[in-house]
Amino acid sequence: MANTTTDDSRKENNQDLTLERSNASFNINEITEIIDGGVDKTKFRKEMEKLLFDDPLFKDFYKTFFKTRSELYEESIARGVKLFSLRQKYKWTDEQFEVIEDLVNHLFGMSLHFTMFIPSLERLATETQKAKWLPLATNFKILGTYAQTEMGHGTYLQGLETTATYDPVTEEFILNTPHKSSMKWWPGSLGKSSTHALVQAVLIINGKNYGMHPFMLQLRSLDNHMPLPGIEVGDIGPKMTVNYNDNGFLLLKNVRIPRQHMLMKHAQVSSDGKYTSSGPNKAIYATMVLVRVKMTKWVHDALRKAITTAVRYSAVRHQSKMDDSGPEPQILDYQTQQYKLFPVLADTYALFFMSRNLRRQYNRMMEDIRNKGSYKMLAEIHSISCGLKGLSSKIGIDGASICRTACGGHGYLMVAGISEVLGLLHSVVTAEGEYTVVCLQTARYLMKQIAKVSVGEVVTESCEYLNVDPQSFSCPLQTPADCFNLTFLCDIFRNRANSLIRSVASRLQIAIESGTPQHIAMNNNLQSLVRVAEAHSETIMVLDFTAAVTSLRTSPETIKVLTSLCQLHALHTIVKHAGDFMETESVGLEQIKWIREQELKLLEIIRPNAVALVDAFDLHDDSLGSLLGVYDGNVYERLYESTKYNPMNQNVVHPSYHKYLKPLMSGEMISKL
Ligand SMILES: CC/C=C\C/C=C\C/C=C\C/C=C\CCC(=O)SCCNC(=O)CCNC(=O)[C@H](O)C(C)(C)COP(=O)(O)OP(=O)(O)OC[C@H]1O[C@@H](n2cnc3c(N)ncnc32)[C@H](O)[C@@H]1OP(=O)(O)O
Ligand SMILES: Cc1cc2nc3c(=O)[nH]c(=O)nc-3n(C[C@H](O)[C@H](O)[C@H](O)COP(=O)(O)OP(=O)(O)OC[C@H]3O[C@@H](n4cnc5c(N)ncnc54)[C@H](O)[C@@H]3O)c2cc1C
Repeated sequence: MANTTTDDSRKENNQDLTLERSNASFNINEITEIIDGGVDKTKFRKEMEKLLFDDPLFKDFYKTFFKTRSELYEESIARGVKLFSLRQKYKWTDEQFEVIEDLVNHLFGMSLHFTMFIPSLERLATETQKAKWLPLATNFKILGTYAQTEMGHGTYLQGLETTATYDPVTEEFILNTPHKSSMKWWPGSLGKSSTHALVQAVLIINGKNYGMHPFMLQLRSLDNHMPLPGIEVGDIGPKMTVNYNDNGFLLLKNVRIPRQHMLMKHAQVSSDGKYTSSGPNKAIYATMVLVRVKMTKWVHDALRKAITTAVRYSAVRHQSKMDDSGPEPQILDYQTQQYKLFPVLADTYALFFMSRNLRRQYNRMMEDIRNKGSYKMLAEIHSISCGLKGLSSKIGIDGASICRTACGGHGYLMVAGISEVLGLLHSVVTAEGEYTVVCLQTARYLMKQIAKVSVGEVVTESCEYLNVDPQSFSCPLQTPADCFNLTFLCDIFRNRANSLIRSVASRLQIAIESGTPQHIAMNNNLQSLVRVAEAHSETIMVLDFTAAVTSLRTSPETIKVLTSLCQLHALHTIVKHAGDFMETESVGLEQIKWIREQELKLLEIIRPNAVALVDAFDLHDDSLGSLLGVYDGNVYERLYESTKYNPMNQNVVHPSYHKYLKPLMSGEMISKL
């Protein structure tokens, strides 16, 4: 059935893709609208695609791969400025701007201004401070970043060394980065762009350390962009990816700022140096929770680009023979190719439904905070978002790596677009809380919840399955067909997480009761704690996907195809962690055999709809950023065309021939030695 993407410049479609599309059993527009969030939102996205991709600044993403770092930075600033101006002109909401961010692959300068700087002001500043700074920030009179991580510490925030020492005589804070390890290192858009930074620093009053607090710091002159006195700032250098971004360093030497520049919503310092606080002490970590929630959606956005590329390419690529007398098959027809790609496709959909639910929960928490001043949900949302940010980034990296290798040699080209996606995903696994560290935050919460169960206290919704005694569980899979029963699969996931959590909790308790110091007992169980966080997060993903497909109000064909993906996501996750599921007696050996067989059946079921299922993401070619994944499937033509933009091909004979190769070949070089 017809794809809704229209691009007049498209040539005739590759015949394989045309056939694949005509074979689809469902209307792809139904899924597109679910993913966009409704018909109006699909319409908005398409209007934005037209607006952006008619502009050469945003077109032909793949050309960025031929640019130097400085060119990339400059272009990203031009893009940022254009987007910010359009945002102002059309009065885009935050939600609409998030759609734009995805369309342009986050490739624009100053992205932290809206991702962290303004949200930090909204969450950490008093009403008076907001009235002063928010209009400046939203009208781009100041451009800001979030400067927390230091050379010496990113994870352990209690170890931060940047100081803000209060001077009651002048009613100022004096900011210093006393050692090399204290310099801020990593903040996005800090190196060359930002005029201001939200600096997290240790508050010191009368020699007493009050821990990390947020301060508003002007970095550069608003007239000539020069750093202000006492401030040294620059770019930290080339990275694995996001090289358009000027991630920066910042050294501070006795930089004085007014007392009112401490963001004082949750903690206050009076003019005579009295410290007071209100709200939970982790409220100053609020922006990190928001970004972790957003990142789960970013991973979906990124992975759908990789899987769209790999599935479409696998439909147009023919290689080898299954049968000597037949034609070379599409590589998508090999069972091994399907086993690589379809679980990734299923994960991509799972990530969508999970991130949608997480965002809804986050929004509910924010409403509670705003309307009732209640932080009741904070600990649970922090725990869930940590685990899901970690898990999604892992799924993203694993999935995009599979997509890259599934595209063979061409997948290794930058213009295939998958390496770029993979690089972005590598930033997500580390930024905003390193993988292990965030998983351990989730595990810490789970240990507290299971302790509550043991004393009969009520646990939060995400942990309700802990109320069941695993001893009472018996595997519900009685026949191979039961492996498709989502209710059974959900129970299996719940039991595996429940058993693992209880078993680590009991090991910790025994160790501590037998005299092992708590920190040693914890360290001896860290790996198991990460494992329970993963099990809990995987359970949430399966439950969210199941809840979504069982409550869809759409055609039976669409429900059927999404249900198959949900089944595959669950079954493949069980196979990946078969050891865990068997160890916890959530399934037996016989069931694992059935599950493997049923996984293969699902590959056959999904195969006719594979291309339609990636088309349903409805990615514009300029957003996809891949010459292998183009909608029309004319891959080889595009690859050849791309060589014309390659600076290496601008001279038929490269100058190095005259400088080096010719002297070698003529013997001139050797005779000079
Ligand atoms: C596909 C990709 C597309 C695009 C990509 C584009 C661009 C590149 C990508 C990314 C760039 C964007 C953004 C990145 C920006 C950053 O990285 S900003 C820096 C982020 N830094 C971190 O995340 C630091 C991680 N560390 C921490 O969060 C904390 O230090 C810690 C949680 C590990 C420990 O905190 P401490 O205060 O030291 O520990 P504690 O005293 O033991 O306290 C723990 C208790 O506090 C609770 N808690 C911790 N955090 C929070 C929170 N955020 N909210 C609520 N509660 C929190 C925790 O639960 C404990 O509570 P208890 O009741 O158990 O005591
Ligand atoms: C692309 C990118 C963009 C970024 N943007 C920003 C930004 O805008 N602003 C900003 O302030 N920061 C930013 N950061 C910094 C980022 O938040 C930190 O790098 C991240 O939080 C990880 O901290 P770290 O570098 O100190 O890692 P480390 O903590 O040094 O991690 C190294 C290893 O130590 C392990 N480890 C550390 N602590 C523990 C523990 N308690 N238990 C078990 N293992 C542990 C980790 O698991 C990891 O294996 C960015 C980073 C990147 C890569």
